[in-house]
Amino acid sequence: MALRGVRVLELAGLAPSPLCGMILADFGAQVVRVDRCPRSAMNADVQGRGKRSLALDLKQGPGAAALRRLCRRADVLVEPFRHGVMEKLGLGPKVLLKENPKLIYARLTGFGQSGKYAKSAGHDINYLALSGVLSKLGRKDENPYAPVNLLADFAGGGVMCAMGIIMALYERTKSGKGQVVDASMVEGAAYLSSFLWKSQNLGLWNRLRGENLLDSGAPFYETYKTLDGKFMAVGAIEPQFYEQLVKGLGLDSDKLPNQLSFSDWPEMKKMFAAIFSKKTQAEWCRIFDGIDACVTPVLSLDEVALHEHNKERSSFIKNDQEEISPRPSPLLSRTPATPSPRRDPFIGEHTEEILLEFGFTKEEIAKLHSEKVIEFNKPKANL
Ligand SMILES: C[C@H](CCC[C@@H](C)[C@H]1CC[C@H]2[C@@H]3[C@H](O)C[C@@H]4C[C@H](O)CC[C@]4(C)[C@H]3C[C@H](O)[C@]12C)C(=O)SCCNC(=O)CCNC(=O)[C@H](O)C(C)(C)COP(=O)(O)OP(=O)(O)OC[C@H]1O[C@@H](n2cnc3c(N)ncnc32)[C@H](O)[C@@H]1OP(=O)(O)O
Repeated sequence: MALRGVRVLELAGLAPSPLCGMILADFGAQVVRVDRCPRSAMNADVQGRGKRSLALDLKQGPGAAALRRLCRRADVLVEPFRHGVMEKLGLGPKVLLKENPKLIYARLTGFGQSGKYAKSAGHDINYLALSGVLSKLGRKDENPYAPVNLLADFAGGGVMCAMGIIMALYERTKSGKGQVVDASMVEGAAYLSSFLWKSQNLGLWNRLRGENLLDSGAPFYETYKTLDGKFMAVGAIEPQFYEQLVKGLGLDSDKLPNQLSFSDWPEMKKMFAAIFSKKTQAEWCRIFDGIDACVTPVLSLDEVALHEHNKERSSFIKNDQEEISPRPSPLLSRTPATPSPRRDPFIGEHTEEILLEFGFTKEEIAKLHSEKVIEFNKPKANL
């Protein structure tokens, strides 16, 4: 796998850093999640695939010292706390990079390492708001709307941070040096949406929110409810695809207003909606599958793995607990990701084996354990 041999320490965080760590693990890195100690009753990381867990109390001196020692042998550290937390623990980049100049120190935060909000709490919706992107999302006459926590947390945060880490790893092969990756979700979300900025001169966004081509303004870029309460997604932008859409709906384009007549869009939408509501999703699929109208069913999470196209590509996988999830993407032809089929780790499940691997002696481990700096959590064998 592409990242085989890369040693990652991921300090446990909320949603974005676990995704970052899971991407690295899926593509072959050895990822150790450093969980809090004393551990909470439940494991909040649902993206722990392929990781091992070490429960370590960083607030105790010997705990922070243990992390420093682990970092001396690691390639990457991912930390998800607001600016200043790591410095307060004596684990800031100055300290750790001095001890291991090859370390890639990735800081995945909402607001970045500097600026007025660097020490403020926040969540996806706040980062998206500050990036400008949220102002563009939502339907006409409605408040801006954050689409789950996908854009800032995961796309602008977890994925961007993983990309930064991989670039830093590549650069290190030439310079031999590590560096700090300052991944701010505000900036990640903004960067991700560069198209919004770069396309402003094309007139794509001249109208109010929800009245433009790609923001639910256009009748040919919309979702429509079907007879059975499901939905179809329509993305027929180019005239040749639009023509196929119109045909599939049983309409005659000569009798319709011009595709780009903005003032007719609201009425066109009503017309399309009325037509879509007359057939079931399966019936619409039979009409649109195989023609280039850019019309697809809106599938639920329960349905995606069963869809013929996704089945043919094995786009969704099952782990040994029979849980379905998306296969890592993209597909690399020679060295594809091979995601672990095992369940996510329990907090502290691998504490001892990880410390041994990183050079701690049995005696040192026993001392840390007796001082309650680390915890073990061996799952009971199924008898
Ligand atoms: C919209 C999303 C958030 C969605 C999250 C949901 C997925 C989860 C939210 C609630 C969860 C549920 C809930 O917890 C109840 C159940 C619990 C159960 O265990 C599991 C099931 C649950 C139902 C659970 C399920 C899900 O997990 C939830 C529904 C986001 O936007 S996420 C993005 C958030 N932002 C960032 O990550 C940016 C950077 N980080 C921050 O800004 C802050 O960390 C943040 C997020 C604002 C939190 O601030 P907080 O004050 O709590 O932390 P920090 O200031 O960063 O400091 C961390 C302190 O912890 C100490 N520490 C860290 N590691 C250790 C350690 N190993 N040992 C000891 N101490 C440690 C560290 O020293 C800091 O201490 P101080 O505060 O004293 O300095």
